[in-house]
Amino acid sequence: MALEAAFAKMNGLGNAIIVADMRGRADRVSPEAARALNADPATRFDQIMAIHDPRVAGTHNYIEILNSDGSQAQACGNGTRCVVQALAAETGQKVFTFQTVAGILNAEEHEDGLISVDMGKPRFGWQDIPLAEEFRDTRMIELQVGPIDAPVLHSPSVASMGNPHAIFWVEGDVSDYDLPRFGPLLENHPIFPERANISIAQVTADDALTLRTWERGAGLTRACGSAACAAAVSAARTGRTGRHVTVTVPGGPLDILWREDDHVIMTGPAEWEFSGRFDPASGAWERETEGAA
Ligand SMILES: N[C@@H](CCC[C@H](N)C(=O)O)C(=O)O
Repeated sequence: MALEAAFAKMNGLGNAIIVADMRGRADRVSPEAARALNADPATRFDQIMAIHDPRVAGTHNYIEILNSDGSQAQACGNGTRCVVQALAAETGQKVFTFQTVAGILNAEEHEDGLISVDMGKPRFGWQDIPLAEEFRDTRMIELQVGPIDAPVLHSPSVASMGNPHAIFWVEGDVSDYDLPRFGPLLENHPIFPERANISIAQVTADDALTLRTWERGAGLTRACGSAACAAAVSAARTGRTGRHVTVTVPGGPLDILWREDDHVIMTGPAEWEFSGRFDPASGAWERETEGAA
């Protein structure tokens, strides 16, 4: 069996990413391959970012995103930074335009190595999230977990960055909440017909919040870039913060700017770990380099 596609194991603030080079190929990374790669501790990941040849004029590549359960995702902020770093190292190019299911994304690697991604415009309509029933005000919807008379989490804001997010606001430390228990219940709640990424957020200043996320299709991760964007715009639209914030996730800080033109700009690092080759159909793989220094 030819392991004919290259990949790089990377991370974005600890969000485990596999960047798969599918350029020049007509096939796709299969959900079975994703689940097989995730089952191997050496290649366990949160998302696969599959780089394909461009499909529309004016873009460098089409990027397909798979979660570790094999489901397709529309957006992945941390993964997009990893793609930029990998392509910049290969080509010397610093500015990129990608097509994703969520739309056209522009991205740039800066001189200091940080990478900015224009994650596009947030969507707040209940049908855009999507929700299974109408909510006129998505800054706070009726959803809770825990005892009816004393809910543990309640009244989340919901937003889409091309993928669905619910953000529960808490006063205390986000690590004090049993997200591994509540996350899957909420991810699969019938109010979310496409499931949802579930975050707990604590506002710590007018320009800062901390965040912890149970990701749709991937579970508890050390960082979720699109969740950081969804939390930042939700904090601003509920009057909790301004439009330029630092969102600190377990893996570190992300800079999120909700521009006056409604675009959300996320800036943060990416890290290469090791490279290899794999079979996009089965997920069989072999390492080609040792790990990052
Ligand atoms: N970790 C990603 C989000 C990946 C997709 C998400 N799990 C979903 O299914 O929507 C990020 O950094 O945005």
